[in-house]
Amino acid sequence: MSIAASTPWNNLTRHAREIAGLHLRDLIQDADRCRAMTAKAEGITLDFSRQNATTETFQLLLALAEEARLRDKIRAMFRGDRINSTEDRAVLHVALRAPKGESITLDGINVVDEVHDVLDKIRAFSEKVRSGSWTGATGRPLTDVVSIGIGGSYLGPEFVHEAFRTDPECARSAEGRRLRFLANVDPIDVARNLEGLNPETTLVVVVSKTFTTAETMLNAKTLRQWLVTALGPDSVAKHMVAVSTNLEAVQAFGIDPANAFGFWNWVGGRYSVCSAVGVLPLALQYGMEHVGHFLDGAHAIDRHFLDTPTERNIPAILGLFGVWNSTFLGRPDRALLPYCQALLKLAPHIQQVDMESNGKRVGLDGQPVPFPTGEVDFGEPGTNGQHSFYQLLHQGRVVPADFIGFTKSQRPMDVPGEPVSNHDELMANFFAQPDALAVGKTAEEVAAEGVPADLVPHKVFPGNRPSNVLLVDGRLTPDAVGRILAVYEHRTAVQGFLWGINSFDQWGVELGKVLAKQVRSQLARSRKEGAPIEGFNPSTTALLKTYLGT
Ligand SMILES: O=P(O)(O)OC[C@H]1O[C@H](O)[C@H](O)[C@@H](O)[C@@H]1O
Repeated sequence: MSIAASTPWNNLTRHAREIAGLHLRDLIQDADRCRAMTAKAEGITLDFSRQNATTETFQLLLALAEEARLRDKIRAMFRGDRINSTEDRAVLHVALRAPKGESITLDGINVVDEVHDVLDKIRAFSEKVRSGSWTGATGRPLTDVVSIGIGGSYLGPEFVHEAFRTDPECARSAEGRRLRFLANVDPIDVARNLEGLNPETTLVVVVSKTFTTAETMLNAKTLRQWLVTALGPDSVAKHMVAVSTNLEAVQAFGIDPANAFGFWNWVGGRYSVCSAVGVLPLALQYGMEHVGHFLDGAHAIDRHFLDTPTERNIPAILGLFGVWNSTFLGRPDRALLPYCQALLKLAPHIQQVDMESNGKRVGLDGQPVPFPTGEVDFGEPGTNGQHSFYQLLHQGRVVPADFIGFTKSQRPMDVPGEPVSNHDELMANFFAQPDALAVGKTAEEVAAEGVPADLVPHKVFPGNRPSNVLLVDGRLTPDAVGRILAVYEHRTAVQGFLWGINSFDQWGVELGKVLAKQVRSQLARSRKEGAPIEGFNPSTTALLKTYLGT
């Protein structure tokens, strides 16, 4: 039976109509409601009192979680059940950050031991590179790293790199080193990456779970050629290493298996940043100690997620209100608004985590789900977003938003004579925006300010726009990066569990790849043999003719 036919679901549908007339302007005045709609754990305060919801809504959502057997599904994931049923795989990214000595058994093997074997190998290798004892083909230390990968083999590592970059301790550890990411198959991305790099001092890390992704393979060949042209064919052994689950393909490419760092098919690409995918490039740049704190932070949220009852469980609450907003209130979008410049790549990363996971049309049973799943995630750091798309958030469509802020800055600054510190200035905006969205401004209030009657409607803010506020204790440390990552990974899983879909496959990206193959072989034949364009619809045929100039 679809969850949409259950009593808790129907109760929520009815309840959404019943409370449609309530306004956040009034709801947020209730101190008891505010207390009931705040959760604190692992240094994170989640205030969800600005949701279009009452405490009864929350209770009804908790009943939905019961109906969907949310706690059982979370336990099944942590246990290593093959919950990715369409690929017959376990979903065990939580094992990637489990401490040494813990045990998660899959097919008779303790995967935590395997994880730590790879972490130890990364520690040893990254220390050799960082200390200069591992040198390039001409005997020079390798100070620069280009990490080649796309999708899950890129977005998470770049997000964490950007988040670490301005942390004072991480910055000290990274002195004299550079880390870059080459993702797009666009040759412009190659050119940008290689700007100012010397092959003699560059290490290339090829990151690909499958080691078959077209973009990554072409970029890997492109950089192999760059190295070989400058340093000769033997340089590959010193200048190229790989991260993959497909170690045979790594070897076939010409990378020494001793310089390959493995992971496993129970790690989804978009959940792989805590595997060698993220750990290797990050350890090369910052050293293993900082990366260890990041893994510990993610693990702390894993424990919280597994052990805490739903009503106090931060990822679960975020997921429940995600479903409330998108499915019951019909709001298909969601903004991620970190008031922290170092989180500038949070939204692009969570975009993949969430949209690739939950953009599905059928349930686990293969039947079309009778409601839309997934949301359109986007975002920018505040305050930049305020001067860009917030206009629409305030007076256009209703877009549920998450505001993420910190009690301290990575880089505290004070300008003499200014009323507040630079971080307080940032945070003044952080606290103001959720209320502006929730409370709005009525026509009477606008008129009372002496605004001419014809301008009044233009200056009205309807308010009643929902948001979550996540306030993190302290500054954005590696540990906090890990906690934020895990909160959002698990939010996505919660929504998939509630909807009854498989959040861990991604068949929807395949069709485009197949069609690209057909275009690729047409381009090769037309360019090399002058072959006519065949087998495409009239529109694509005409476009290809224009492209080829034929
Ligand atoms: O790591 P790779 O095997 O190269 O895959 C890279 C990416 O490509 C695929 O198309 C998937 O949609 C992503 O989930 C994946 O992260």
